[in-house]
Amino acid sequence: MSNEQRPVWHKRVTEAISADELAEREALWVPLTEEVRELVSTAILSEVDEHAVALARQHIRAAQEILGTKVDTGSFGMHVNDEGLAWNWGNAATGQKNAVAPPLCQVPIADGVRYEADFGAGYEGPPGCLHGGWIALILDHASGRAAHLEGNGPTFTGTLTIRYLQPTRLGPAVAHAWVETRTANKFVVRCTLSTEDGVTAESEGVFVLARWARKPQED
Ligand SMILES: CCCCCCCC(=O)SCCNC(=O)CCNC(=O)[C@H](O)C(C)(C)COP(=O)(O)OP(=O)(O)OC[C@H]1O[C@@H](n2cnc3c(N)ncnc32)[C@H](O)[C@@H]1OP(=O)(O)O
Repeated sequence: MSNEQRPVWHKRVTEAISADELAEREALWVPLTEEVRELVSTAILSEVDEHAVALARQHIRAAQEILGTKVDTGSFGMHVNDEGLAWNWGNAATGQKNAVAPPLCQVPIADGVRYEADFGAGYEGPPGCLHGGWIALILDHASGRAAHLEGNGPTFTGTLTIRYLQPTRLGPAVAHAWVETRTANKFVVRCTLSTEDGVTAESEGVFVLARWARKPQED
């Protein structure tokens, strides 16, 4: 894919960094992401008094000032090195630097893609249950990932149809996505989300390898 083909919104940053250095950088930032995510959950559930809230806000502002002394602008985008590594750590579903992203953990399986997560207070919709918007994001991302692996390129959600079968209780959940059928540039992907109650939501989606990302012979 050439830069000329890439749309203007596709932020891409090339970095001179080795795989080992990247792993070190990941080990530096992931704990911060986890702590910020924990902070969100604690803030929701905390019942401390006004003095403790004021003190916590001071510390949070101080942390923000420290992190803000050197920042990029806009979004994280897609970073790449010349060894073919690519990392999009701002991604809203799985970005290593994105505490807003749910704590999805990809588990290798032979048939498609599996993500596991333990959803806490920050993901609540109906009382005690996972918000339907988060369910859509998880189904969308797992399906997109399954298409991406099979298509070996960036597949975009064209259409996603979801059936919410029963409330998804907060706690451990598993998403499983697999490609049902495919043509050269189009993938029909099915996905389920399950908890200890069984399958709580299922989806069928059409994922398309975008025209601008195809090799000439694939168009
Ligand atoms: C590893 C990371 C996983 C990430 C997963 C996350 C997925 C996301 O959230 S992506 C963000 C949400 N989606 C978007 O923003 C997509 C916006 N739409 C687009 O960019 C384009 O319309 C796009 C890419 C879907 C299709 O455009 P284009 O590449 O021009 O497709 P085009 O060549 O016309 O069509 C190719 C095939 O797809 C079909 N198709 C096109 N659009 C759609 C659609 N919306 N729904 C269903 N089928 C479609 C066409 O009918 C055609 O089928 P066939 O080959 O059988 O004739």
